[in-house]
Amino acid sequence: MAQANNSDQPNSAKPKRVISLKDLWPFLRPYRLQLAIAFVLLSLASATLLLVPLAFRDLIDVGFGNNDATTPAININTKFGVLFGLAAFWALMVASRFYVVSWIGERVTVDLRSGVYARVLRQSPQFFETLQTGEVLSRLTGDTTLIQTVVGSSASMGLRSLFQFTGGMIMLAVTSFYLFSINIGLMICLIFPIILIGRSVKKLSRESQDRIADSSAMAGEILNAMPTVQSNTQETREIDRFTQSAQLSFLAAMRRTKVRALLTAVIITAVMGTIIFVLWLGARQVSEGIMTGGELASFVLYAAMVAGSVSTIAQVWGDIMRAAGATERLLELLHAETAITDTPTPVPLASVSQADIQFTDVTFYYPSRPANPALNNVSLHINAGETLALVGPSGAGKTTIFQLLLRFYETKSGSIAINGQAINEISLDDLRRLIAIVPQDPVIFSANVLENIRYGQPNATDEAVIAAANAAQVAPFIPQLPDGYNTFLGERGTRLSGGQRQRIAIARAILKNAPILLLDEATSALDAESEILVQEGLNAAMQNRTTLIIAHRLATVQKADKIVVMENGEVVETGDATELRKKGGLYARLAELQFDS
Ligand SMILES: Nc1ncnc2c1ncn2[C@@H]1O[C@H](COP(=O)(O)OP(=O)(O)OP(=O)(O)O)[C@@H](O)[C@H]1O
Repeated sequence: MAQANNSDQPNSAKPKRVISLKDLWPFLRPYRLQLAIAFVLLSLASATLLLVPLAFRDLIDVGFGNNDATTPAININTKFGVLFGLAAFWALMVASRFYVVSWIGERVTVDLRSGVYARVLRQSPQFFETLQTGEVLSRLTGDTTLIQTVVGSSASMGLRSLFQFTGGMIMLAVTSFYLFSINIGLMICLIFPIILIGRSVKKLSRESQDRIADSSAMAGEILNAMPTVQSNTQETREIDRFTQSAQLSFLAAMRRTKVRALLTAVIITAVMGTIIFVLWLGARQVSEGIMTGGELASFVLYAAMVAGSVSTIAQVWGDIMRAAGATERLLELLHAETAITDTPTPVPLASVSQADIQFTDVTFYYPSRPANPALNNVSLHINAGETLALVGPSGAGKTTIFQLLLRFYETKSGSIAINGQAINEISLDDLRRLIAIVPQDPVIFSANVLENIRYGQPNATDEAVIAAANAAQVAPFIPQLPDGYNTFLGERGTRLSGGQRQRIAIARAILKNAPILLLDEATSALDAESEILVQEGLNAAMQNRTTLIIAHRLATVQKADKIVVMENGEVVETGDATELRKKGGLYARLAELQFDS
């Protein structure tokens, strides 16, 4: 049950692509103008800040250093006035940059989320067999938030520090080249350990995000299965499992934090050591009269600025490495190739009002079961407007027929054609528009009744929706709902009975008005009245449509124009109910066992 390595599965077959933050560029590109504005604001703010130590130097050397009582007070006032002006301008630049950069961060995150979501929604079912929904959600929220931090703040902090660092270095060189040379020598020694430790932060960060995603995936699965968990009294075990998984993510986060803590310690010690050492040299120079006090003061301010910027850069580097880990995980989703692709030259359908379906020698293996065919040389034909019932024991391959017709999977050999047109030559959208489906356990969305019925036809008028609801026998239970058709049905339609959910699904299929209807009859017993209502709904849905039914009820089977009996992925008998009964084969046995009881 443990999903520890789940996150590695989608890509496990492919060699790992080297992904870096530059893959984010396509998401930043549309905002080049905003980036340029942020850059200008950043440059202005940094340049202003670099002027401050100069103002201090003058204050000390000309203002305080000069004890001449004749120094006009106005001069000092002006200098302080200028200093305040600089500070105010700096504040304005910093605030504007903060605004613009945060805007870019938020925008890019939203785009990234939508991009990944759009990609995920187009994946074939095979993709979701290996990647849990909780995992996808964790990537969509957690990882994008990390990237937002980097794009929306760290990157600009880093860039500002880089500016400060460069400007500060130049000013240091100008102020005292001797002290500067010593400073730079020491700095170079610092860069390498920072880069090395930063790399391991990236690796550990990915690991930590993976563990968080594992917990989300587990919680997602369990929250979706609460009735099963509670009826089996497994709450304690599930809580333990989650706690263990959360503990693993804690440990992974701590491994990352340890390395970052080490990084911080290395940087602070090195930077402070450098400052103190250079200060010591400077102090000696002042006492020897080589430097003025003001020069040393401005040198110290520049050195502090450079040191501060180095420590920010180190911190930002850690963030960037974390975000690179997150980007990697997101881009895996963004670059995920779907197993089912649209043909580049789709053929338009000859007729979309009726459909004749032909399966010819179809053999198919589920990707996760390459050894056993789920369908073996299956051929079947349904004339336009006819009803074909699929009958057979559990695991015979009935649902697989539906999956292949909807092109959720690709056949291994043989062909499936609608109106003589192979389905892989039609566009996926065209194909799926031809098919309405009523599944065994229909999905009800957290919306009202009208919206739920309208799901496949979002533009349908209320009148059309209500007409479909009438035909599908939804109307009789509407008065029982508090707000009639506007009643909110709750997450996964938990506020409806099984029979009511089915009738909504039937109404949805009727409204879609597709020429093909796929019907997976519910095996669960409905009470007699519901059964009759559902059946009436189905009869309405089947009218003038080519219908394929996975049949579990005698009434349905008997009404079918043709029955195909399947076993172990093969068609074993074909005929109508009377013929097959007479034959005394699998159908006759199943009919005796299932339908007559
Ligand atoms: N996604 C999947 N991956 C791998 N194997 C699958 C998958 N779905 C179904 N199978 C296998 O394929 C075979 C046919 O399954 P299918 O769902 O078509 O049977 P069925 O006739 O519809 O059964 P039931 O009446 O119980 O729904 C079964 O052995 C099943 O275990």
